Amino acid sequence: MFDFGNANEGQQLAISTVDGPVLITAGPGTGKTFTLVQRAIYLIQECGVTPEQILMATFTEKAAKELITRITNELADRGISANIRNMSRT
Ligand SMILES: Nc1ncnc2c1ncn2[C@@H]1O[C@H](COP(=O)(O)OP(=O)(O)OP(=O)(O)O)[C@@H](O)[C@H]1O
Repeated sequence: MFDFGNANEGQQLAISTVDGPVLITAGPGTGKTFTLVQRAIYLIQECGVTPEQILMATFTEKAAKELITRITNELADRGISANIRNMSRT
């Protein structure tokens, strides 16, 4: 059973809906990044998707680094080792 942590009902739905696209709209600081990170973890842990099969795009280097940190930490907490890389525009 996947550990959704603090995720609320809507977040849990966004995290675990893997059959087709999901659009998340929410205000600042409401947990969009949290939900996105958990969604990646869910795909890896529950759906057999490898980290190499997941591409995440964001607008700034800072946001990309934040995502990498959060995903790496979350995977480590769950005992999963993976190489998460940044593919930035140079
Ligand atoms: N359901 C929840 N219960 C408690 N805390 C939560 C929940 N969802 C997210 N959080 C926490 O709220 C904080 C803000 O979440 P997050 O950074 O994901 O928001 P965001 O919408 O991506 O923010 P921003 O608009 O600034 O990019 C984080 O500390 C996150 O762990």
